[in-house]
Amino acid sequence: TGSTRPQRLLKAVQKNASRGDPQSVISAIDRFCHSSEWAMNVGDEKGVILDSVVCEVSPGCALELGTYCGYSTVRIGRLLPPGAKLITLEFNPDYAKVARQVIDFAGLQEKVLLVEGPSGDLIPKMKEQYGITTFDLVFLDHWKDRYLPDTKLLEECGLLRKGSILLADNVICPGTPDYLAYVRSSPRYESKYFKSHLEYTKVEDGLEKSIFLG
Ligand SMILES: O=C(NC/C=C/[C@H]1O[C@@H](n2cnc3c(NCCO)ncnc32)[C@H](O)[C@@H]1O)c1cc(-c2ccc(F)cc2)cc(O)c1O
Ligand SMILES: [Mg+2]
Repeated sequence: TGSTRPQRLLKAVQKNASRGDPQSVISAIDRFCHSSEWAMNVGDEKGVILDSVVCEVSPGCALELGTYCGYSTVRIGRLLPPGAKLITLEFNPDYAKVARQVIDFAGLQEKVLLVEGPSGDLIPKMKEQYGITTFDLVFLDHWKDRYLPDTKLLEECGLLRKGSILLADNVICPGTPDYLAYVRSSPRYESKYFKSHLEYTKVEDGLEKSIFLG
């Protein structure tokens, strides 16, 4: 049986990146996606916007919904302040297996906790099982029709505080219309669109940054 794209992406990291060097892992994945096979990583162009938000927020505690191969996990993890933690949720065991190896190769295993399972089940357990009070930053990049329900779940579970930042990928392509309408119309959010392009293409896409007002 042949290899999967995530497995081929991991091979490219192991071949072209340097162990313990997150930037080299990011570059190896971007090179793989530009020259060999497109993959649904946030990518280098939107990645720079993600980096700037992570640096601005400097989160003590961050959450990522949808790890996939761990590309954005490494982008976020490499910029966390000392002692800060990133929890990333992934329900596909094959993707989780690849992502763990990518995160470990980057040397970020102390800063990143990958939890396997569906976000709908795991979010309600964050306080009790993972000792979380609130998240300073949430990066949404999982199934697009789950952005809104999971945002409401985060609110209901008291996992957002005044000033918590939600950063959502793909609000144009593939698009997250219900989520976008919600954060842009709700008085509880201050929302801003960062225009960019779909990873590794010239197609328009962008990130929506929304501040929870409490
Ligand atoms: O579909 C896209 N992303 C989905 C990511 C899914 C990952 O997240 C995991 N996941 C999903 N739901 C949950 C969940 N909870 C919800 C279910 O219980 N809990 C935990 N993990 C979850 C999956 O297992 C995957 O690892 C996308 C598409 C394009 C695209 C654009 C243009 C094209 F032409 C083609 C594709 C571009 C992008 O940047 C994209 O992010
Ligand atoms: Mg995405």
